[in-house]
Amino acid sequence: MPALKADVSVQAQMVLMASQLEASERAHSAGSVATEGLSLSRLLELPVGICGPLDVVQLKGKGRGVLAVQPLLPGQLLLATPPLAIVQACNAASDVELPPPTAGDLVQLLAASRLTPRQSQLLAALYSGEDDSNSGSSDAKCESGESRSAGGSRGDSGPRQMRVQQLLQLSAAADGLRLQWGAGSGAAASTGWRTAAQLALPATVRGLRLPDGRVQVLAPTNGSSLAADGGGSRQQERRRSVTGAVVCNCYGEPARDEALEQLLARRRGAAGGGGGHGDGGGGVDAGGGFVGLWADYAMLNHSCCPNTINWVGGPHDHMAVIATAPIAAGQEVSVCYLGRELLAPRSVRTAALQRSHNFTCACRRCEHERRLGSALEAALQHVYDSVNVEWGPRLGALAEEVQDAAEALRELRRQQAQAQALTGQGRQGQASRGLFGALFGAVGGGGVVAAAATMREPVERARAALSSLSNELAALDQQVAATLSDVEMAASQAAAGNAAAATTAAEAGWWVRASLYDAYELRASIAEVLADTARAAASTTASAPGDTAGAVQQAHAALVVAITACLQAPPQTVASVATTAGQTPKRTARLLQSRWPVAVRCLAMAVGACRR
Ligand SMILES: C[S@@+](CC[C@H](N)C(=O)[O-])C[C@H]1O[C@@H](n2cnc3c(N)ncnc32)[C@H](O)[C@@H]1O
Repeated sequence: MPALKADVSVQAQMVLMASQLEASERAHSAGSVATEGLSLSRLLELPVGICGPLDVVQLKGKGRGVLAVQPLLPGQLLLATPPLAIVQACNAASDVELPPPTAGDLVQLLAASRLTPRQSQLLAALYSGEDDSNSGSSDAKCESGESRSAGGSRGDSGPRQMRVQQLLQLSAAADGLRLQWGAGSGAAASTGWRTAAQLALPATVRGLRLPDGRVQVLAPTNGSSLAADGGGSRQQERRRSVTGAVVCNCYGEPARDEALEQLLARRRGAAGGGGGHGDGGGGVDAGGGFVGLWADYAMLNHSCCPNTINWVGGPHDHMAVIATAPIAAGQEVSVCYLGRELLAPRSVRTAALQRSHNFTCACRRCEHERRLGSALEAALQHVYDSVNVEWGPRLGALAEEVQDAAEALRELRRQQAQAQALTGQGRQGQASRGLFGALFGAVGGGGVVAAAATMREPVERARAALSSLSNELAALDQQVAATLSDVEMAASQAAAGNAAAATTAAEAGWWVRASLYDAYELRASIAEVLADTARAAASTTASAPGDTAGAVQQAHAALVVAITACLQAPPQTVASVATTAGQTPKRTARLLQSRWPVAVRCLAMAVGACRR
């Protein structure tokens, strides 16, 4: 298959071809929108797509893949396209947090929607897991592009080839389009972004996953639905390939990235653009999960040391892909399919990719880790397992205990202040409102006694657990340091005298460090929990003028006043006070029952003593 070269005559031809494409859907495309000089956040507000100087080709052992046509710099935007189809979660009506939408929800949406010929064509052109030209093998040259297969090989005909052609046309240059961001310097600055092209996009098939699990079609179009598409076996066949395409190519997040949304909104604000998230488009509510298909993004293969990052944002749910490393012309542009497991050692990543996409990655990082040898691989795996299988759950339980203790300390602080006020009121109340005022003051004081007692236990437990954990953490630290130094030594021996191998080893070394990230994060969260508890403890002692012991003494004193008053009062008065206490508003009653059991017991004793 011929690769697109970015010379001017080809560009002009391609622009012409692109402009002829899909005239019926042009209204929705970027054709009439000038994007020159727009910032990324403004661009994302438009229902247009942008594709940088990229090329879709066949790669040995991977099926299709995307290559850079020109050198790219870190920070450059490579792709920003709205989805072909997306299902968002509708959690609004439910208090319960619902699971994020799944690939199955997306299949449901596509089956229930009426697709235009263009949408069907794009869907059919996605890899559906049925073509063995995509099966990964250890000889696949993942990031070099040098293993691009010759034209006419398996997988180069039919709808997939059509798709490649289409992408080539759509990725063609639109001269004069200059995007503000990632201008870079040198060759890329003078040529790179002038070749970015606006894409003629199909409208998005949009759905909402309702709390009861059904998928509601939000943006149906006027084509034919799967259900209407022929009878029995043909329909079944189409559904099977749609399911395959969704499973192999969908991208989802369990929650909307709120920080990103805020950042984009701030940038929009700074640029003078009005309109929050969701304006004029179907952007999902911040916080809601989603799953979707982005046809151009779906051409990108995976690498465990990807040279891009990607995210979904803006009112039209653009998928943005940005370079994170210099990418040479002809080098493969890669993304990561793994999420958090990108930080795991090779065995975990391999198993995850087999499970989700049924291929074995042979990227530089995987190869480097494989060459480290089984002993070092096992050491990395051991650190990963001890953090994720053993330490993580233990820390989770411990953090809850310690946080309970911190919460109890804060509550105690609040009650100390309240008790002081109530005790004062109680003393006055005895004079002005008689027994009720005195009892109320006593209850307040008794609360502090109770809170002090309930708080002491979790604090003590947490303290003991933390001291045993700190010994074990020291052991883990040693293990991490020893593993890293062994890995680095093995890498430098392997790379000795070979500059290219040394660069790969240095890069892979960073990833090995990254694969210990969970261990560092665990340390950091322990430190956070400790600091939080220390802050709560400090504010408690500092805030109580008479400290905890003083407050407890005051409470006792108030209780004695109350009991004495009860003993001296006529039985009817005591009975009416008890009734009044029982009729206090719900919140007070709850407090009396749950938080202040000591005070309630004292009150009962006092009332009982009066009755005798
Ligand atoms: C989203 S598609 C990527 C584009 C795909 N190669 C195509 O031809 O349409 C995902 C599929 O590509 C293949 N693939 C992706 N990354 C790969 C890699 N690093 N090595 C081998 N195969 C890969 C797998 O078959 C995977 O299921």
